[in-house]
Amino acid sequence: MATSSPPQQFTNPPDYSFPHDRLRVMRDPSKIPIVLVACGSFSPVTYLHLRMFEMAKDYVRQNTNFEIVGGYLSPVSDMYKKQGLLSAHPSMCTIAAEDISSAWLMVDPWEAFQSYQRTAVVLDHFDYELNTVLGGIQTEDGQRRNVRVMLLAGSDLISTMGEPGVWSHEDLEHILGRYGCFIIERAGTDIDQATESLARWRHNIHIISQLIQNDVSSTKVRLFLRRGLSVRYLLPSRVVDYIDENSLYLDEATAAEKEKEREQLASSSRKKESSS
Ligand SMILES: Nc1ncnc2c1ncn2[C@@H]1O[C@H](COP(=O)(O)OP(=O)(O)OP(=O)(O)O)[C@@H](O)[C@H]1O
Ligand SMILES: NC(=O)c1ccc[n+]([C@@H]2O[C@H](COP(=O)(O)O)[C@@H](O)[C@H]2O)c1
Repeated sequence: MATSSPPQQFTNPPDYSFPHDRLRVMRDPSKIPIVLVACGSFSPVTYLHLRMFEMAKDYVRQNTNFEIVGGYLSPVSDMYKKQGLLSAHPSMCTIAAEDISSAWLMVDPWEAFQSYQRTAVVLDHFDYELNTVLGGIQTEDGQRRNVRVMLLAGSDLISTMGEPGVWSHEDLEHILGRYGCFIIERAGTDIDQATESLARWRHNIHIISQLIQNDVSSTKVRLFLRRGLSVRYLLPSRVVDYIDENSLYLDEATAAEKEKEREQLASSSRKKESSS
């Protein structure tokens, strides 16, 4: 279980305040309160990014002794050099969270508005804000309890944890050993293969099957936008409007982006062929 003491001092971006208005009061004192944190580019944020939280909610209720008291999207910093991406993702994520009027989903801009921060450090930041600064979450009898931070990610992200040089062993120990994670199955990634090298943290890794297969990705949305195709109903309406109004994602793709699109489209058609 995560403790409340952070391993380092955190520097906040100017005018930053930690969003906590949608943190819920804990209802069942016999459970372990948790907060879910999804890290990513969210460029742009899709309904599947938001669905991850709902899938986790159902899984948690049916299979665990946890109680979710909040969820956060943490958009990565612009300094995370990923080809073809845009700045200002936090505003799109905030628009998305408002549009779906979720009672428990929030967007934390801490990561976005500063230099790149590793995911282990991002989880420490949440642990620090929730448990040290806020003093934990509120229970129905007016007490405060420490809350456990857990990573929420798709299986494609988790599969990178087995790739050499992407994550340090210390960070994996920190993320999976100390905090733990929920993994949403994603088309194109073999979940057994993705978690093979993470077996020592199996007790802290919860795998959530996608009962309705859906391989919407930000890469495909960007491709559609560049080709002038509609993306409505793949993203919250107000995010679609924001993209239209600001003429986003219309630039020609870089070579790396084109390669990624090609891979994703090939993987989707392989999947379609194997299921027919
Ligand atoms: N369709 C999906 N199913 C399951 N997980 C998803 C899905 N789309 C995104 N995710 C997860 O959401 C998190 C944030 O992802 P990210 O912002 O990289 O989105 P993405 O759609 O994978 O973007 P890109 O196509 O630009 O790589 C990651 O953990 C990713 O695995
Ligand atoms: N070592 C690390 O902490 C590490 C490595 C790879 C990706 N990530 C994070 O995963 C998220 C998604 O990254 P990609 O979009 O590259 O899959 C980002 O928030 C990124 O910061 C963290």
